[in-house]
Amino acid sequence: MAPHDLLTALRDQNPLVHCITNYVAMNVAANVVLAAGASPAMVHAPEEIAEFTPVCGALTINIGTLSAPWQASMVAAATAANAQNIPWVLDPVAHFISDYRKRAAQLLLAQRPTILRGNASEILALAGEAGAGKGADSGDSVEAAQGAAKSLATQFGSVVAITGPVDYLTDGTREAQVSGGSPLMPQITALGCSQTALMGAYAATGPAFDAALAALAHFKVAGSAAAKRAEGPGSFQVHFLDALANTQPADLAQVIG
Ligand SMILES: Nc1ncnc2c1ncn2[C@@H]1O[C@H](COP(=O)(O)OP(=O)(O)OP(=O)(O)O)[C@@H](O)[C@H]1O
Ligand SMILES: Cc1ncsc1CCO
Ligand SMILES: [Mg+2]
Repeated sequence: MAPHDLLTALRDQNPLVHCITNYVAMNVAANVVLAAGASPAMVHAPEEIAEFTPVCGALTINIGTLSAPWQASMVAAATAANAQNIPWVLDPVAHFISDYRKRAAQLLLAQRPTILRGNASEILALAGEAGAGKGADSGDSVEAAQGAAKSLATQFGSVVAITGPVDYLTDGTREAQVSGGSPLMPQITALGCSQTALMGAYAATGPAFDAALAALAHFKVAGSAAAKRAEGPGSFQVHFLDALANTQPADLAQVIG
C-alpha cells in the first residue's frame, strides 16, 4: 500500500493502539499518535493485558524504563498479539546498558516482532556488534548498522527500521531510505519512542513494510515543516505536533528514496 493511501486510511480508521512505553515517552507519544490520526492507550498493568491487547489494532512495546512487572506485561502482550495476528512493534531502548535489559530485549526479539525500530546503536548491539551508544542516544551512524538490520530482519522475520539523520528500512530483502526531518528531532526526548508508537498505528492499517515506511515518512515531513517555524527544541515540539496533524497524504512520497 502506498504511503499516501496508508495516511488516508489511518485517519479514516483511527485505529486503537496499545502502547506499553516508558514514563518519559507516555505523554509525548500519546500526543504524537493522536496528532497523526490514531488513538493511543497507554496500558501496562499485567492484570489488564489479556483483555486489552486482543481488542487493539496494534501493540507497541518500548523498554525505556523497564522493571520486572512491566517486563511480564510486555511478554504477555507480545504473546497475545502473536496469538491473534495483531501486528506489534518492539523498541529496544538502550538495551545494552545492563545484563537485565539485554536479556529482556533478546527475549522479546525471540517473540518475533512484526516491526523492530531503534537507533543505530540499539540495532547494532541487538545483532551482537559493538556500538558507541550512550544510554538512550545513538553514537553510531545509520549506515554502520544497515548490515545488522538486514541480518536481524532475516533471522526474526521482522521489518527493521533504523532512525537517524536518514532513516533506513529493510525486511531482509527490500530496502528503503527516508530523508528530511531536522537535527532538532534528537534534541526532543522520546521522539524515537513516539515514532515506534506511530509505526504501530500504521501497522494496524496496512502491511508491515509499507506501514513502517509511511510512519518514517510522516515524521520526516512533519519534522522538516516544524523546523521552519521553530526557534529551538521547545517550540519545535509544539510545531511538530501541528505539522503531524497538517501533513497531507501527497507529501509523504517526497522524502522516500
Ligand atoms: N540528525 C537528524 N536529522 C534529521 N532527523 C533526525 C536526526 N536524528 C534523528 N532524526 C529523526 O528523529 C526521530 C527520532 O529518531 P532517533 O534516532 O533520535 O530515535 P531514538 O534515539 O530512539 O530517540 P528516543 O530514544 O529519544 O526516543 C526519527 O524520526 C529520526 O528520523
Ligand atoms: C531519556 C530516556 N530514558 C529512559 S527512556 C528515555 C526516553 C528516550 O528513549
Ligand atoms: Mg530510542
